[in-house]
Order: sequence, then C-alpha cells, then structure tokens
Amino acid sequence: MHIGMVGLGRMGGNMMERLRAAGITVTGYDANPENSEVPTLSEFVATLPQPRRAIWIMVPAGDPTTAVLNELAGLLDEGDVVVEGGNSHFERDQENAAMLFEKGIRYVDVGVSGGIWGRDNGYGLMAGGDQEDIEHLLPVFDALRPEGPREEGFVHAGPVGAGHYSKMVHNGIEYGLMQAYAEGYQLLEARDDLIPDVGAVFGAWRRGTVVRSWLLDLMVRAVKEDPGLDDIRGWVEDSGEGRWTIVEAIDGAVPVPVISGALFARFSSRQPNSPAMRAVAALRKQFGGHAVRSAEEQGAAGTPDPAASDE
Ligand SMILES: O=C(CO)[C@H](O)[C@H](O)COP(=O)(O)O
Repeated sequence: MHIGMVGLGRMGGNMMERLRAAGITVTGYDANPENSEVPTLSEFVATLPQPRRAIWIMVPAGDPTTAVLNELAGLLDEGDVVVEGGNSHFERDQENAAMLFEKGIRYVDVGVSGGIWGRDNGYGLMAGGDQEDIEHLLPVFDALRPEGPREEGFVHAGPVGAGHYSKMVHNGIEYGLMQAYAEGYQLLEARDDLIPDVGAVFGAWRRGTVVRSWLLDLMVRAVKEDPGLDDIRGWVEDSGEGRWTIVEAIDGAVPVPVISGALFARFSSRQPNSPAMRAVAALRKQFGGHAVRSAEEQGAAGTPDPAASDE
C-alpha cells in the first residue's frame, strides 16, 4: 500500500514513521518546504499510485484542513479517498465529505488518539465512512493501531462524522479524567504533614487499583520530573473539543457535569484575579460588611480561618 500524508508536524510526522516501519510506502507533504518531501501539493498527488489514491490529512482542524481539502478537490479523481485524521468537528466532516462526494472523491474521518507516544505505542483510531473505503484502508489502520486485537485499538464507528464524534467524546472524557487526577493531586499535596511523597502515592496506584490508567502513569511521570510541578504555571489551554462536547450535550439535554466542570476549571485557570470572584467578594462586603482582600494581597491563597469569620 502507498499513501500520502499531508501535514508532517508532531502527529503526522510520527504517524508517517510508524507506517513506514510497518512496510507501508508513504509520501509526505507539508506546507513548510523545509519539512516537505515534495515541493507542491500537485506534485505530491502525482507521486501516488492510481486508481484509488489514498491521502491522509493531519493538519490543524478548521480552516487549515478545509483549505487543504479544497485544494485536493481540484487535484484528485473519482474513486480517490481522503482521510481526515485531525480533530475536525464531525459536522465539518459531513460538509467536507459532501463537497468531495460531488466529484466522486471518497471521505473517511478518523479520530486519532495517542499523542507523541503513538509512534512507538500505536494510535487508538475511530473511523467514520463507508464500509468499502474502510476496508480499502485497513492495512493503514492496522499499521497505525497498537498491536493486539483490532477491536481494542480501532473502530469503524459509523458513517462519515462518526469517527470524529467518537473522538470528541473521547476528549471530553479525557478532560474529566485529567481534572479528577489533578484535584486528587492538590488534595494530597495540601497535607504534606501526612503525605510527604505525593508521587509515591500516585505510583502505588498504578497496579491493582480501581483508578489505574495511562493518564495516571503520565501523572506519575510528571510528578517524578518536577515533584511540586513548580516549573509549570497553572494555566491550561483548550483546543475546542471539550467545548464541542458540551454544546452537543446541551443540544441533546445530556447532563455532563464532570466534563463541563473540567472545561470551566481550565477557564478559571486563566483568571488568577477573576472579575466574577471580585464581584462575589464585593457583594459579601456590601451585604454583610465582610472583609475583602486588597488588590495588593491578590494571589494570597489558602483556606480561610473559620475563627476569623464574622458570619
Ligand atoms: O486529541 C488530543 C488528545 O487526545 C489532543 O492532544 C488535543 O489537543 C487535546 O485537547 P485539548 O488541547 O483541548 O486539551
């Protein structure tokens, strides 16, 4: 099998290496000429064997992905298949697929999980598309997924959109799991009189416990590298999938308190001096004459002394 890979960043570049190690021929294209194996997208397409050329796209979700798809639409022929492996919104997939289907170009969306570890460990894959296209691409999926039973690292989840819908939910779960480990970390750390070695407690949870997981393994690794996580600021970005998960939940009236809380915790992380919390403090002062901290005291954290409360 010979496939083209568009986007040779952290994910695409590693995936290309894993495919090659498994015996799949890959031609790589990147918009950055320094990273690219072929100068232009049209020359890249020309290197791929016909019929049924296969191209895997691994560029940032949204407009960059759509721009590549629009360009490919003018270069590919009927029967060729495009695999969108980034973190596209599932409804964007359906729009993109409709645009390509008009020209007879096939479309498969694949949610890819595994991060920078996937090159060696394999990637968890969630695919959406027609059965015929999925079967055509099975050698590629088998090369990318972890060793072991196929159904434990790959799913044909449904029609176009199902792959990225599954990946969106996966990422929502990821938010909740990370937040739970993080809150546990803070609770352990808060009692250094009782728990002198937080990393040792996390480490002991890795086998046998109900909360063992790969994210826990990574937590142990992070705490080992920097026990107090002192080199990392408590500021967390998000790439959008958590938001999409919550929008979907609202549309379907599905209660997702954990995932919502985890997303909002990230927003809070970006507001060390929150306007909303200043308003709460101001209101307490207004109705009860309660003390507020001055702007100079901002940043002093901790549990209030109940004895100091006048409530
Ligand atoms: O898909 C992923 C992991 O499964 C990506 O790493 C994703 O970017 C993580 O999402 P966020 O940046 O919102 O935390």
